[in-house]
Amino acid sequence: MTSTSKFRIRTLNAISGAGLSRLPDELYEVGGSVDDPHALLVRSAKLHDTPIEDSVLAVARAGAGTNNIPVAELTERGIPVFNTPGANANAVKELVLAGLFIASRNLIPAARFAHELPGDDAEIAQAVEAGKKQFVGFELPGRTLGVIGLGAIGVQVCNAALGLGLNVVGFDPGISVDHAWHLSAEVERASSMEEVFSRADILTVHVPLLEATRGLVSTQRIALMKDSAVLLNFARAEIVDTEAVVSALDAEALGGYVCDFPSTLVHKHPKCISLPHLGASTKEAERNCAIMAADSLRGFLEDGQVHNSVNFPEAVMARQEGTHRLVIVNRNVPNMVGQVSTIVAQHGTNIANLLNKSRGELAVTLVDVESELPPGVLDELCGIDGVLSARAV
Ligand SMILES: NC(=O)C1=CN([C@@H]2O[C@H](COP(=O)(O)OP(=O)(O)OC[C@H]3O[C@@H](n4cnc5c(N)ncnc54)[C@H](O)[C@@H]3O)[C@@H](O)[C@H]2O)C=CC1
Ligand SMILES: O=C(O)C(=O)COP(=O)(O)O
Repeated sequence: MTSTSKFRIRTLNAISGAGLSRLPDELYEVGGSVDDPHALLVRSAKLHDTPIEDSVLAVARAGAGTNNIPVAELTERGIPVFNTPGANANAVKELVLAGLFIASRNLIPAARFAHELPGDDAEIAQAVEAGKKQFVGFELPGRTLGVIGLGAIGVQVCNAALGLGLNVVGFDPGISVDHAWHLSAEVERASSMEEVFSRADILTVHVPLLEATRGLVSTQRIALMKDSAVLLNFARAEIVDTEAVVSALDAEALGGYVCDFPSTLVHKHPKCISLPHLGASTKEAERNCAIMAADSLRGFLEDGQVHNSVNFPEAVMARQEGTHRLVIVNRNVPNMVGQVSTIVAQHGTNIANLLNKSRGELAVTLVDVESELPPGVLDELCGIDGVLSARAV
């Protein structure tokens, strides 16, 4: 980028200033009304129905879930989507623990009762004694917490719950080595999802919203749960069949539902508590997510580096003084590197360093050359069948 042409980033949600300050004014124009953006930076803004301009090179989600982003369509267009793994996991874990206590001690109706007590202090004291028995709760030690999804959040919830004296049984057929490493050995790994549903006194879900997880908490699985069990959902509304939950609550076949997603079905139900999607709303998480997302965008826009992408391969190559970098996004088909190197060689320069990484149908090729190439070379590279984009950075 020259001093007159900056990278333009359009923000579609309020992004923590700590992250925005990673995008220096001399290189970046950032804001909600930026035209022809090179990148979009969002939290939960839904992008499915928003046209994404051809100028967009990358999309970053300052957060974990990318179900608000049309990832498949962007992959097809050769546009990377970044998220911020683990950056808000502690914030969500803390709210899940709050959810446990809210449910086990009936805290929301109890606080509402206390708040609405009429009369003077003596009358209030009397009403407290008369009324508090309706809020008798239960203690956590010795009870079983079931955790579906042992990723960044699930692992932290498991480990914290052990500290509260809960027995913890978890299920995740795809747990990563990194997360497994952090999971306490005291967490029992169930052999099936159904086992977790039937054993849990409290069940919490921490999976992404995918076609495979939509409605994961279904009528059939709720039927396996204890009548007194409490369900916690701080993942996504659509992972739970809310109508099935409400039916089970009404039939006294489920004890309670605490979630982070208000809806007409849950927000008036006496056995449901919903919070306004607060899982990641701490100063610390907002900061962590914004910094990671901004850094990923910088890395890709300025150097073609790919770090923390949900659809692109990890591609990180240090830059060497005096070299010029080409960033090529291509379909993962044979002989791409051969064709790219031939074009570069035809322009009489040597390749100083080259990285080619693939993931699924896509690949990223970073080529550092010893002398600057004429602009026309990018058109030649784009002309290779299977190349989706080529730029010099
Ligand atoms: N309420 C809020 O504000 C927040 C909600 N979230 C939600 O929580 C989700 C999880 O977040 P992280 O733990 O950071 O993600 P993560 O990617 O670290 O972990 C997700 C885990 O779910 C597992 N999984 C996927 N499908 C599964 C299945 N069918 N059964 C069992 N396990 C399955 C994966 O193997 C992975 O280990 C996010 O995708 C997002 O939807 C995340 C952050 C904040
Ligand atoms: O990180 C996630 O997946 C979240 O759900 C957080 O959403 P938010 O950034 O608070 O709108």
